[in-house]
Parts: sequence; C-alpha cells; structure tokens
Amino acid sequence: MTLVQNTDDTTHMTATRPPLLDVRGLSVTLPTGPSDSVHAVKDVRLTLAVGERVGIVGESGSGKSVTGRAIAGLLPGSPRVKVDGSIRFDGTEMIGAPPRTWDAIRRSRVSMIFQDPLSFLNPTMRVGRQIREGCRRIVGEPRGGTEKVYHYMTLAGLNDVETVARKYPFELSGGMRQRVLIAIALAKQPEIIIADEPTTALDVTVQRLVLETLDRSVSELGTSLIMITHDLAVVAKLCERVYVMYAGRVVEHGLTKDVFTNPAEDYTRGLLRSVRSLTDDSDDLVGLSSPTTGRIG
Ligand SMILES: Nc1ncnc2c1ncn2[C@@H]1O[C@H](COP(=O)(O)OP(=O)(O)OP(=O)(O)O)[C@@H](O)[C@H]1O
Repeated sequence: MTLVQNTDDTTHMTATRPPLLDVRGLSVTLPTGPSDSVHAVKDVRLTLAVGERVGIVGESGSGKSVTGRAIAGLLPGSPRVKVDGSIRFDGTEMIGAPPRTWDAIRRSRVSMIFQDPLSFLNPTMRVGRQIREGCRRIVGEPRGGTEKVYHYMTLAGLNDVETVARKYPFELSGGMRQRVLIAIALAKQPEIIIADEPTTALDVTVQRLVLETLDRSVSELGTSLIMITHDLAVVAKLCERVYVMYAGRVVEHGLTKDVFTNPAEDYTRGLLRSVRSLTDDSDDLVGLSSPTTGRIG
C-alpha cells in the first residue's frame, strides 16, 4: 500500500476564506512504558472550514482519537508526550502556545464529546448545574440562567428538562447522559465540536436518535464538526469530507461521496469491502439508510 498524503488540502476552501482549523505535519508520540513510546500520529494534514463537517475513519489504533485530542489540547500532560507540527485556529498557532491560550480555546471555541459520558460528567453534581457551568460567558449576560440551560437541553433532544436537570448522571440512561454531554458541548457555543465515537456505547435505536440530534443541533448553530468514528455510514450521512487514517497517517481524504464511491487507496477499498460484507445488499455506502450498519475495526 502506498501511504499518500495529499498536500494540497485546499479544494473545499474559497480563495478568500482561510480554514477555521488548519493542521499541518501533526505528529504525536506518547509514552507506553518507562522507556517505550508509540508514534501514534504521523505528519497529519487536516483542515476544517466554518460550518463544515469532516469525518475521521480508520481501524482501531489508527490514530483517530489521538488526533482529535491533540486538536482539542486534551492529550495527557506529560513532558514525554511530544506534539510537533502546526495546529492553527483562526490563524493562531496552538502548538507551543501557553496553557492560558489552550484554556481559552477549550472554554469557548472547541468542545469534545466522548464515547463514555460517565468519565466526563461529575458524578456528584446535578446535570443542570454541569450544563450551566459549561455555558459560555457572554459579557453583560448572566452566565447560565435556567432558561439557557433548558434551551441547550432541549436542543440536545432532552424532554422534561426541569426534572432531568435535577438528576445526577447515574440516574440517567446512557442515551440521556450522551445528550447531556451534547448539551454541555453546545452550551459553550463552540465553533468546533469534536465527537469521538459519541454513540458507540449506545444501543442501535438510541444511536440513531443521538446522531440525529447532533446533526440537527450543529446545523442550527452553524458549528463545525469533526466526527471520529469506526462507522463509515455515520460519516456518509453527516460529513461532507472524510479523512481515512491508517497506522497514524492520513492515507486518503476528499469529499465523502468521492472517497466512498471511488476510493484511490487499497486500504480504503478494504475498509469499504469490510462494511459491505456486513451489510446485505449495499455497494453504495453513501446510500445506506441506517447509521448503524457500517461499522469497521
Ligand atoms: N494515552 C495513551 N498513552 C499511550 N498510548 C496511547 C494513548 N492513547 C492512545 N495510544 C496509542 O496511540 C495509538 C493510536 O490510538 P488512538 O486511540 O488514536 O486510535 P483510534 O484510531 O482512535 O482507535 P480506536 O478506534 O480503537 O479508538 C495506539 O497505538 C494507541 O495504543
């Protein structure tokens, strides 16, 4: 297999508008033992325009999550974690930026939604308060009034918001906890949401509902989305462009419909074949109706 990195990643951008996020030559090495490390991400190039949705797909261990966490500044804080290359938000270089610059980005510009809401939510705090604390500070406005909290809960597809806001995370179902996480992510009014396997832990029907909610809410707010997933059908449904990762590298990227209908790389063809062997009839992934039938890895 040839590992091809397309260096001209500008086809989706207009000449006048630079990307909101511009990642170049991203490389991440993580310690795996006292004297061992793994080069998890290698020379990754990725861009995201305002309001755009891109998917990152690839088999387990290909570097999808580490790429997402690097972009969100959420890699483990150890001097043995090495991040090189360039991550620019709106032109501001983040690699090597001081912690307060990263804090500002995470507070109001980038939200991350994880697979396991329980590891993110505070078990001892009612969910309404957690959403209120996530609300973006806007000068001259109260931080997170009750109405605002209910607004984001509703946007995230939660019903009976007054009751749910008073619950603790353990009192909610997995699907509701994931919606609370989406509400917290939206409450920051971020420019970018990075969703890392946001529905993997949920059952099939709830997966679909949560994905529809995410789809609708980011559309309503004009938020850009990076969807990290094993599930090619989710990307086919939600994302205009897709990056395919293998062994830490982007091996192929482009418009989702082009990559999925006419892949340039053997690796991508293999991924698509593995999905088709799981689905009965489809040789047209873009046409898959269920977002839960295209898993790989
Ligand atoms: N905190 C960590 N410390 C050490 N190594 C890590 C850490 N997180 C990930 N890795 C390693 O980095 C590589 C890329 O992992 P990553 O989680 O990004 O893969 P992935 O494509 O997201 O896989 P999955 O789909 O299974 O989540 C793997 O070799 C993994 O074992």
